[in-house]
Amino acid sequence: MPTTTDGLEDIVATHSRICDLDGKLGKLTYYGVDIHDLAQNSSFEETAYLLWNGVLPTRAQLDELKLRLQAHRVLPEQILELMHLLPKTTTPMDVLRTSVSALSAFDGNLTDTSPEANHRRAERLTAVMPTIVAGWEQIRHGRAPITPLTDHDHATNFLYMLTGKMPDSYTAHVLDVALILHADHELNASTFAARVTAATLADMYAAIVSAVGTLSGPLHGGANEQVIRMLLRIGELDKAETYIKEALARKDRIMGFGHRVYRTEDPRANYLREISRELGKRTGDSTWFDISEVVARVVKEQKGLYSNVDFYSASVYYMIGMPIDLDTPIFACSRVSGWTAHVLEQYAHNRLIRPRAEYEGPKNTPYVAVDQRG
Ligand SMILES: CC(=O)SCCNC(=O)CCNC(=O)[C@H](O)C(C)(C)COP(=O)(O)OP(=O)(O)OC[C@H]1O[C@@H](n2cnc3c(N)ncnc32)[C@H](O)[C@@H]1OP(=O)(O)O
Ligand SMILES: O=C([O-])CC(=O)C(=O)O
Repeated sequence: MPTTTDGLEDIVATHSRICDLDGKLGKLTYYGVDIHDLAQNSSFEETAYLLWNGVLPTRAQLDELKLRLQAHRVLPEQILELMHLLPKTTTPMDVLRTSVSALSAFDGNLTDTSPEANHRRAERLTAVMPTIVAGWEQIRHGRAPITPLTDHDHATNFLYMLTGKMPDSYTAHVLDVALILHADHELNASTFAARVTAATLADMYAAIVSAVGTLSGPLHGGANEQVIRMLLRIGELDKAETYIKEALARKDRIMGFGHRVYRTEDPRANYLREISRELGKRTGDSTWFDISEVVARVVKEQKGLYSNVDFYSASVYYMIGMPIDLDTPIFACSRVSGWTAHVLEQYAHNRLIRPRAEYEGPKNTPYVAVDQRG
């Protein structure tokens, strides 16, 4: 039987200045700036600057960062060739993990482990990950990857590379806000994985490969894809209540609900719920929002659980036309800003992360020669 220690629940494993999370109050800040202020006023680029530098940028610093991110969107040709060699059925998260790993070969100078070089890597990885995700979307459908724009913001360019069309300003705003809301979340599993890898003084690519792999699981970032699959299975509003009650009676986990830290509503879910509601109105089809609302009510009534960031983001991404299996890669394209911020912090104050396990196995087991084993 797992115990709370198995999941390191409430164990303080490091010190960090980046993200403050109050699970009782449902309050989330990045370097003290409230997530609501960021969602309402900031951009993904500005939020990433905050995570990497600890302060909001001046106008000039923000403009310079945007130019650097735009310049680093292009993928090495060899990575695109590598992606062409993968079976078309490879999941986008596996393609992302593999491509990030391969990017280390094109770093130019991996021996430079200065803070400045790692800061540049953080920017480059954040700039290029959408190009990988969008490139795979084209390649797996037999189309040529779309060359990134060099003069638009991160969210607009991401949508353009995914669809080949310039998005309308509201859709670009929706993705931008979603990217802000997902950017960091203290010592979540993928960030912890990145920090454990970085703490061995492995390079930043290795740390981000660990993080992408960790995010992919359905108990973490992979839940958003499972949420929309569930909403589609439910299909009609009047089936939602029964579907959830039956699932709970079978002791199924309802994806997009529950959280290790929040004991109240996740402030990001609240924000995404309003975007989902608005998208329902704008598209003239509120089915996915309406079903989500019933699911949320029933899970709260039956289990006392609140929705997390993965719940309403699922219907939001669906309504802006995202292919379902890109939900978690989109999350990764945001969270890479937080992962890299934590890796920079880990390198700056490093100590190997190596906890202990309480041994529960047999003792004094005799070694029996192979031919004498029964
Ligand atoms: C970006 C993110 O990573 S946000 C989280 C995304 N993940 C999901 O949405 C997956 C669904 N949620 C879950 O599985 C969990 O709530 C987690 C993994 C997020 C957190 O779980 P933990 O803090 O480890 O709680 P734990 O797994 O111990 O569950 C405690 C109890 O609540 C129940 N529970 C927790 N979440 C759910 C859920 N979503 N649906 C149904 N029951 C749940 C468990 O079955 C367990 O019940 P029991 O005590 O009767 O066995
Ligand atoms: O913090 C966690 O455990 C999960 C996570 O990444 C998030 O909620 O954004």
